[in-house]
Amino acid sequence: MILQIKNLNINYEVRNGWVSAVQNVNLSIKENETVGLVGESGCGKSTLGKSLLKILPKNARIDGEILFKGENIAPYNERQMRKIRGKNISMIFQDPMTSLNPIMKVKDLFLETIKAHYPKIPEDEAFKMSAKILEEVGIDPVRMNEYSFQFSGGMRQRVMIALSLVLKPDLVIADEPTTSLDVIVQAQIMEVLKKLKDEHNMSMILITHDLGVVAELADRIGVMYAGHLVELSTAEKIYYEPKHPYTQALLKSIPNTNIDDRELRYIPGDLPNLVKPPKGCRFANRCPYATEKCHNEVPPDFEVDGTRVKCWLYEKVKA
Ligand SMILES: Nc1ncnc2c1ncn2[C@@H]1O[C@H](COP(=O)(O)OP(=O)(O)OP(=O)(O)O)[C@@H](O)[C@H]1O
Repeated sequence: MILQIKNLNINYEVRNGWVSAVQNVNLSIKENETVGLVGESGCGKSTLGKSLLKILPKNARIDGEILFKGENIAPYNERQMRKIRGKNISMIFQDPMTSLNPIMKVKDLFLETIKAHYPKIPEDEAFKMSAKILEEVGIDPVRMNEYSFQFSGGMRQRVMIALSLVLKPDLVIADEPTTSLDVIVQAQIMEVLKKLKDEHNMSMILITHDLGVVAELADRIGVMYAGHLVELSTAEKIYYEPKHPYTQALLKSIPNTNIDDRELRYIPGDLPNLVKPPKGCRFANRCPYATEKCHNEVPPDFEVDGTRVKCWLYEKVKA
């Protein structure tokens, strides 16, 4: 196992209390495995992703264990985390425009990243490493002399990917890597990620609100709702045998261009207030099958048919 997340709870302190952004999440990721984390905006996907690198804002409190290659990094301080970030675990952000320093040439961005971990590396060797990975993401290394603002959105995201992978991390967290791009460029970037993931033998957590985006890439998919990981299974099972009523609703909400099913495209109701989260299942107020028990008790994780599902409907179903 490259990563084991155990009983992870993340709360943000706000003026009127604490936002329960992630509650009791358990998730393991194997070597060379890609796990997609999906769910609508505000469900806690980014909070979970950022907690693995400890880049959460100051008002966040993390409880639980984050075992990276068996070692609990949850209590690590900033100095210890700096040794891991980029080299062992790295992150591809949503918007490369804000995450790539525009006043630095691309080659200096690489140099800075590489030198942070290998301060004595000769510059020509660092440039060789950078050129190789840039080629792999489809960018002519000559462009290292340019500034990131001189690149198109898709090309900038390729630079970002190359920068995240130059030190060959074991685990990459890609947080909505294609959201700001148009559909064609999105597909190209997903292709690049797919190719690199296989060639570099890395594990990946792919965070997205779009179930369609993870289809090609993810071995397993975790569905999040209001801070809970409500379903976890292989990509096939999530698509063809979704168990949790929220996953079912999410699948129906994927726009289908063949049929006019507009009424299926959204899930009625809102995410609950996470400062005062519901007592029971967090999806109960939007769930067509909710019973009194659902409103009153948080369901445990049930194992059904190789799928993990957090829903009382499966209480009596044999695994
Ligand atoms: N700095 C913060 N302070 C207080 N609450 C926060 C903070 N950041 C996020 N939250 C809250 O935590 C919850 C989870 O947010 P998070 O950004 O992780 O969700 P998400 O699924 O990644 O959504 P998005 O795709 O919109 O980023 C939300 O209720 C959000 O309002």
